[in-house]
Amino acid sequence: MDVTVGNSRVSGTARAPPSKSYTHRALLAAGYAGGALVRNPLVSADTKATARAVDHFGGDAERVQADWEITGFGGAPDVPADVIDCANSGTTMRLVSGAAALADGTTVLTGDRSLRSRPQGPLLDAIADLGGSARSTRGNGQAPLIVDGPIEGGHVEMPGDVSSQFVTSLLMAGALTDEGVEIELTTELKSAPYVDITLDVLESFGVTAEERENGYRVPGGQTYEPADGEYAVPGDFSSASYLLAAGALAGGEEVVVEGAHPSEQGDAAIVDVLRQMGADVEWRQDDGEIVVGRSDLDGITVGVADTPDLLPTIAVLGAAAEGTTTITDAEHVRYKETDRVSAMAEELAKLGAAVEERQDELVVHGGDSDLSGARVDGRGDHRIVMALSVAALVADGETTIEGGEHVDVSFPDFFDALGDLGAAVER
Ligand SMILES: O=C(O)C1=C[C@@H](OP(=O)(O)O)[C@@H](O)[C@H](O)C1
Ligand SMILES: C=C(OP(=O)(O)O)C(=O)O
Repeated sequence: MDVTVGNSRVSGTARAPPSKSYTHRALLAAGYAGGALVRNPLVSADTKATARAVDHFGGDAERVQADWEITGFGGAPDVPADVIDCANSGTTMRLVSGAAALADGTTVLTGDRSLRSRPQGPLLDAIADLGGSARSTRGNGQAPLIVDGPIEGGHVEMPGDVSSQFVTSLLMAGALTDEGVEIELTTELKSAPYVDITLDVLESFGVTAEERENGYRVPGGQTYEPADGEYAVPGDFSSASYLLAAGALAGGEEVVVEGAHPSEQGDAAIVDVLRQMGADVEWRQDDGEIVVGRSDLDGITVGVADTPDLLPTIAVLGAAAEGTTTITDAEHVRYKETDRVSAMAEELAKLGAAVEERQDELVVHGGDSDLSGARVDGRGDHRIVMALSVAALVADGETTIEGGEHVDVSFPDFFDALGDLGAAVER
C-alpha cells in the first residue's frame, strides 16, 4: 500500500501503543506458566505470531476485549502438530526456538523472506551445546529451522553482538531445564536493555535469573507464576519515538505522547537524544506523558549499541537538523527486518539528504538543503516506513511511502495517530 504524507504541522495528544518487547515476553511467560491474563498487550502481526506459537505448544491464546487470556502449557511444551510460522518477527523466532528446545520431539520454524535471511546460528549452536539439536535446513544459519529437544541445560558460550534475543530465549527456557543455563558472552552484548526487559518480566512471573560478569545465569527447575494471575504491558518507546520526532520537527503547538511510563526499555533514550539535539521536551514520568514542541535541532553524535531500533528515527532527526549527526555502534542494525543502515542512507538520499554509510555508522549531513518530497521505499520494514513518514512531514510537497501496510508489525494504528495529530495522510 502506498501512503502519501504531505508537508504538515502536527499538534495534540497521541498514545504510544503497548510495548512489543514486553508483549512477546508476557505471552510466552504466560504459556510457560499455567496461564495468565496479559493486560493491555500490543496486538500486532508480530505478537500474533508469538500467540500462535503458544497455541502450537498446547496452550491457548484468546482475545478478551483489550486483553489476551492465555491458557499455559506449563513447563513442558507439546511437540507442535505443524510448522510454526513466525512471519516477520525475529523476537518470535528466537524466543520460540528456546521453547521448542524444551519439547520432547521436533519443531520446525519458518518465517517470511526477511526473517529467513536473519542470523540464527549462535542460538542453534547454543541449543546443541545444551543437549538438544538445532539446524538450519539450508545449513546457512538461517530459517527454516529444525529444533529437537529436550535440552537439559548447562553452560554455553555465545557471541553477544549479533542479537540479544538469543540470551532472552535461553534465559526464558533455561528456567524450565533440569540444570539451568549459564551463558558466557564471548563478545560485547549489543541491545543489552532488551535483556533487562526479559529479567523484568521473569521477575514478574516469579522466575529468578541474574546478570554475571561475562553473561547471565538462570537456575533450572523453576516455575512461572504471575502475581495475581495477570501481567500489564507498559507503553512502547520505540513506537513513541516517531510521534516525538514528529512533534520536534513539525509541531505546530505541542505534541503530548501518552503511555510513556518508565520501564526497562532502552529506547526511552529518545528523550535524551531529542534534548541533546536541542528539542524542547519534557517527560512527566508520574503521568506517563512526554510533551514536545518544535525547535531548531542541531546534529549530535550518538551511539545505538543499546538502542538499535532508534536508528531510523535518529537518522530522520539528523536529516532535518542543522549540522552533522553521526550514529555510531550501528553494525547490528544491519541484521533487522532490512539492513536499516543502508535502507536509511538510500531512502533519505531520495529526499535530498546527504548521508554517508559506513560499516557501523551512519553519518547524516542535515541543514544545508531542505528535504524534498519523493517516492520512497519502506523496504517492507515497519520502522523504515514510520521514520520516512516523519521525514515527509518536513519535506517540501508530498512524499509517497511504499509498503505502508507494514506498520501492522508494531504500530498498526500509526497512520491514524499521525492523521489525528493533523498530518496530511492519504492511503
Ligand atoms: O528482544 C527484543 O524484544 C528486541 C531486541 C532487539 O533486537 P536484537 O537483540 O536482535 O538487537 C530489538 O532490535 C528488537 O526490535 C526487539
Ligand atoms: C527488529 C525488530 O523486531 P524483531 O527482531 O522482533 O523482528 C524491530 O521491531 O525493529
